[in-house]
Amino acid sequence: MPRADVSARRRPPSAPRRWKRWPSRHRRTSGRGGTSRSLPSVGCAGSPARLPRRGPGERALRRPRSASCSEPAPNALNAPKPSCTPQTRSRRPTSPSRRRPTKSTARPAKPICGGTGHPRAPIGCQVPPQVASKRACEGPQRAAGYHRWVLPPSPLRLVVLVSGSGTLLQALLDACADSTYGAKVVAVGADRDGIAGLERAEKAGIPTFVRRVRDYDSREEWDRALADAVAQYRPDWVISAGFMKLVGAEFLARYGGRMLNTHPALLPSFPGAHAVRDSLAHGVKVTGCTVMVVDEGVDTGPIIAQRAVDVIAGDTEDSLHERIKEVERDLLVTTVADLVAARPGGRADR
Ligand SMILES: Nc1nc2c(c(=O)[nH]1)N[C@@H](CN(C=O)c1ccc(C(=O)N[C@@H](CCC(=O)O)C(=O)O)cc1)CN2
Ligand SMILES: NCC(=O)N[C@@H]1O[C@H](COP(=O)([O-])[O-])[C@@H](O)[C@H]1O
Repeated sequence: MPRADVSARRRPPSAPRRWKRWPSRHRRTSGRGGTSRSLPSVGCAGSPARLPRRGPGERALRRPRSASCSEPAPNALNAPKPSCTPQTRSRRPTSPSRRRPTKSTARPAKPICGGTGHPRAPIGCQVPPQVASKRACEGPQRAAGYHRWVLPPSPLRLVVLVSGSGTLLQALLDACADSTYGAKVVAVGADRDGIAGLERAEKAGIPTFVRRVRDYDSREEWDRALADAVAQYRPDWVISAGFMKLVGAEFLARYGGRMLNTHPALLPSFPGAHAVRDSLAHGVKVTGCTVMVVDEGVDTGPIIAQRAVDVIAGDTEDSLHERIKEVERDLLVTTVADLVAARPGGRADR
């Protein structure tokens, strides 16, 4: 029988083919305009690993995109193992996983500590030394003879709710196409059929669902059905991006505190479904957009970020709304990047 490629056979299906660097170009930098407040530290719905801090000079590497937040945190036993990098060591040690399993080696062999550049980086294992935590060989892991590897968390899972043209959704989809962004849209939901927002999702290969109020006996039943549909996709955050329905108690019992809404006015001024029209009617000279956390009121939740937009003489509702949306798209993408950074194990936590 011809010998199959051993390295390919050994790599689990979810293992990355190559490791990627961590920094994202979407992180908020000072002077980009707008104001924001610190985000609630809400992480994965599953069991996000709180990863060890990196030591100076160590690089963090990305976990495979396919891994979901509800999967167990990688550890020495289940972490994907890229092969050794020979230039980092003078003598290539016998890798435990290269040995033929016998009764005595069927359990993972204990890696040996020290000697690969970093004083406490493991050798005798298959993870490149720069991946190893400074604390890799300390504490209970050391006592147990196992190491913890520094791997970044899975992308933040987003379910986006839309009711219209979906240009805010598109901005998120475009941002998520960059693997360094740290979030991915796992589903798009709507309260109506036949909208461009759903088409955008389908074009991007994202699953969609529609829950129309009129198909349910009561608003409460619709609310529960919407929450159930969202739950199928196990989101870390729900993003209301032009979603024109108020969600109720059942929905908020499940997603309160982790549902963002973006609104085309500077809240608390002009809440509701017709913010741009109301702002113009009031004669404001400056308006803008707000990203906030949804609560049981109408646009009353905690404000996360805002940006201002000038009203120009002769503006119509459409012209002003279009200029607001240009700013709003960037504000939403930046705010989601902040969510990524704020979660346990996210960039700001490292
Ligand atoms: N419980 C909440 N749900 C939602 C909020 C919120 O703050 N609390 N924000 C909205 C989005 N939104 C403005 O940002 C908004 C959307 C819709 C309405 C509204 O009055 N909707 C009516 C229907 C109006 C229509 O279809 O034209 C309704 O729900 O019956 C107000 C504010 C996301 N959900
Ligand atoms: N009160 C909710 C509300 O007015 N939402 C607004 O609908 C627009 C959606 O644009 P899009 O469909 O092009 O993404 C956005 O301006 C959003 O703030």
